[in-house]
Amino acid sequence: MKNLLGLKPYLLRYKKNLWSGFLFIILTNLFAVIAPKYIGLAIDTMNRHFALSDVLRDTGLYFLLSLLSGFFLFLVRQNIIVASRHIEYDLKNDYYQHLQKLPRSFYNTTSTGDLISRGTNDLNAIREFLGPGIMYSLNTFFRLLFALIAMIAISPELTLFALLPAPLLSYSVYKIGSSMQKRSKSIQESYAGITNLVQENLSGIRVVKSYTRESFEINRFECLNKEYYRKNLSLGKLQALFFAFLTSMTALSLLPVIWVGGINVINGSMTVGGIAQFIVYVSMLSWPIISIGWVTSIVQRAASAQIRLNAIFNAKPDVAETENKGQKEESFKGKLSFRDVQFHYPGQEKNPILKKITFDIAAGSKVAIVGATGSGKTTLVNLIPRLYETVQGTILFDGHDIRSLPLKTLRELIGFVPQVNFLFSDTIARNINWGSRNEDADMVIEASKIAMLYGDVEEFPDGFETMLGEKGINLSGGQKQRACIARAIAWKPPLLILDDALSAVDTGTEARIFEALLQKLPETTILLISHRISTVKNCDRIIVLKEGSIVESGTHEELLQQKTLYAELYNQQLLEEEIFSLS
Ligand SMILES: Nc1ncnc2c1ncn2[C@@H]1O[C@H](COP(=O)(O)OP(=O)(O)OP(=O)(O)O)[C@@H](O)[C@H]1O
Repeated sequence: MKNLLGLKPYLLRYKKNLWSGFLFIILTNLFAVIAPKYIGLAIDTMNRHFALSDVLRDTGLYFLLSLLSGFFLFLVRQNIIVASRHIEYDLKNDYYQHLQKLPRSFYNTTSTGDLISRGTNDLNAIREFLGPGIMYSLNTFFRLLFALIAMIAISPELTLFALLPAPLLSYSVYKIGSSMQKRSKSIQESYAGITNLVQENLSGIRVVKSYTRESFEINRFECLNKEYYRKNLSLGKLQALFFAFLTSMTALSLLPVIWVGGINVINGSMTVGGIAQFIVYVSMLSWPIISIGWVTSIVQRAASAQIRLNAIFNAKPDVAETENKGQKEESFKGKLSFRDVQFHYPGQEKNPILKKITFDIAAGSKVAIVGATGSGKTTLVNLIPRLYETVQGTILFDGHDIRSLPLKTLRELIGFVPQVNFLFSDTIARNINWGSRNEDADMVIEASKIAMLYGDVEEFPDGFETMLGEKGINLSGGQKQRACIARAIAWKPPLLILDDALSAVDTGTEARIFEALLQKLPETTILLISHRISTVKNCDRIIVLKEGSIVESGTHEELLQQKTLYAELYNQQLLEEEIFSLS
């Protein structure tokens, strides 16, 4: 239960609704419990002498009180259920906002399906607790309280008989409730597994199809689905037994009431109306008693959902937002310096990826990073926008330690085109505009011209308004990459990082796009990772990485003269090109 304390701030936010709901619950139950008194009176009137006016008065009052009880019940729902919907809305927003702030390392270890399941299934369990859970708990409490007061007023002895099965009921509710909690927790975990599998399968559906692994995937789904189905059946069976048991127990509690009450009526210590009223109360108690079990399972389900949500809410962004030091964005030029930077991935101290990296890149210069696959190029550029934190050493942007800059400011200074690109299901224009802060059509055109995408888009019937399918499925690999470059340029950032961003276009196009970038963005510092010497040779400087260390650095000509690793790469690519042209 203590896990649910995390919901306190949300409950306080809607305390007006909740307090009103609380008041209306008292009123609805008060009227509901007073109403049966007039059934008893009507029966007793009929027993003594039949006066239609008296019967009409009593039944009229019964009807009026029931109507009032119904009206206040409506207000209860309007306040408590509505508050629960507000809280659900706030929680969903907070959950999504929190997910946006979590670091990349968090997503390395958490699956998307699991996050979706927590944001839907678990949040729904919380809402059920906040709405029906709170409402039925309070309702049960006041219904029991008022009905018991009324019953004791009629006959304390009969009340005692009516409550005989109560200890057994409470104990069974507790035992079966705990078992239900275990089963629902396990169901929630299974559901998360299914969501994850479906999410992953649909994202990779093209790979599944090209490898004709549909039946393998169907089997995997069926296995998980069967497990989920079995767990649900087992919970359903328990619930069915639980409700059947409770219903028969409450029906059973009527037997001593009729037996002892009947004797009381025969010996004249009770009226027929009195026992009729009493029986109405006993039946009135059956739903609250049954709902104890239901509410117990709602609370338990919510408690385990809250544990799962807390695990996400407690995950902290590992890059602390630092205070804005008053540095204006326009004053940044794009000078970049690495000072003795060392890095290893979290928990992999024995596997250093970057070792004592030191270099300076002047503002506006174009620098390439080359090296064999796995040499640490991507890792190096990921440190600049602080997607990962350096383990040792400092990275400076225009002389400022990047850790002293607000994260938002730092990231807005960088146009980043990662190796694996991603486009949203939206128009091409909005995809290019996405990172920008305005809806400037000229800027979209300018950026797409520099990225050499403009000609392609002009050919599309809807031009920049062409809707992209999921992840830009209706664009070619090269078009997708160029759209991502256009998006990064549209920011007009002082630093542009291209991480193998043109691998899907041919060598000639890559060189032409890079030429355009050099010409059109003379003031932008460009850090380029590419395996193609034909592209990097035009850079002001080339840094060669080997196993996480800088082994060479200089212009294309300088490096060729050194006749070491870069020259080897160059000669190898020349040879490959010659073989290709001969074939
Ligand atoms: N998230 C990660 N967790 C642990 N190790 C990682 C992670 N990402 C990369 N690595 C490891 O770090 C090393 C450097 O990877 P990196 O992606 O930086 O190389 P790269 O030079 O960019 O390679 P490529 O040219 O193939 O893109 C590799 O050995 C890789 O296995």
